[in-house]
Amino acid sequence: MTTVTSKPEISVSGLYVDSVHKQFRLRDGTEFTALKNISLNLEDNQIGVLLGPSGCGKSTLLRMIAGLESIEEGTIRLNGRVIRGAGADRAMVFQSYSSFPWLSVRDNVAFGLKGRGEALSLREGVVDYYIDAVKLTAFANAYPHQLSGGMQQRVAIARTLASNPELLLMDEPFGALDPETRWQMQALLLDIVRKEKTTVLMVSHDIEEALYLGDVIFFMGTKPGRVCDVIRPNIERNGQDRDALLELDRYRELEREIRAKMRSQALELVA
Ligand SMILES: Nc1ncnc2c1ncn2[C@@H]1O[C@H](COP(=O)(O)OP(=O)(O)OP(=O)(O)O)[C@@H](O)[C@H]1O
Repeated sequence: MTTVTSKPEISVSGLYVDSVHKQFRLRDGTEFTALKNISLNLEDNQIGVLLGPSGCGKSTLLRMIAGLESIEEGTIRLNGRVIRGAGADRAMVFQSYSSFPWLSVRDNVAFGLKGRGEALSLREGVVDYYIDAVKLTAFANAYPHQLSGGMQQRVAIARTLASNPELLLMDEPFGALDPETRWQMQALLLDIVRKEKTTVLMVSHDIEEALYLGDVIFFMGTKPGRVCDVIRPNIERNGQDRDALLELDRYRELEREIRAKMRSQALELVA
């Protein structure tokens, strides 16, 4: 593990968060510091995980990167450009399945492309490709209410990937799924992201998910929200059976370390 003592080097490609602070004004007029001096760098084609206890500011940071929350202090750059509000270069997948209920799977996935005015033939090819990637070809004409939670989340992932974002942001995308479906979805995401060479930043408070998916884990602490550690698991996942992966010494050692950090953060919260 690397204790964060200095800012990461600026790289032109990828995501670069530099000295970001976030304060909220509460109802009684007092200011609450949700994020303090956040600096991090996520390289292209990597999966980054924001991991930390409840309330440490994971979703707030993700929303700032998405442009859904204002940035008053600090700078966020994506591939060299300063982020100022929402943009087509970023797409977000939420925990709740955010498909359009009145559109079929096919039309949901096509939605992002229509907005960009792609030619029809090209659009159809892209839509079919992503429906296939999330293994929903047999359900292309079904409507969201006819699908399970996991399938609906696959629609949301296909729709965001089809819009070809430079950065895919995911806020606990599998949090509402049962463990078995969650594992399947994680494996599917890993597979798609490797093939598509997508850059992903996701929020999780699940250590196993972070270690399974993350090329880099930004471990966050509370009071105020900050990045405490940058962890690069360096676990060889290619072709690894999941259960075998969980038995690796490296995996178990990291899991133990992170669990201890989680516990000490939880103690600070109640102190
Ligand atoms: N609009 C807001 N106004 C005031 N406080 C807010 C606002 N949004 C978030 N907060 C506070 O900022 C802190 C960080 O919230 P955030 O949702 O980002 O945490 P989190 O790490 O994602 O938590 P969880 O894992 O429980 O979802 C919390 O204390 C929360 O109450």
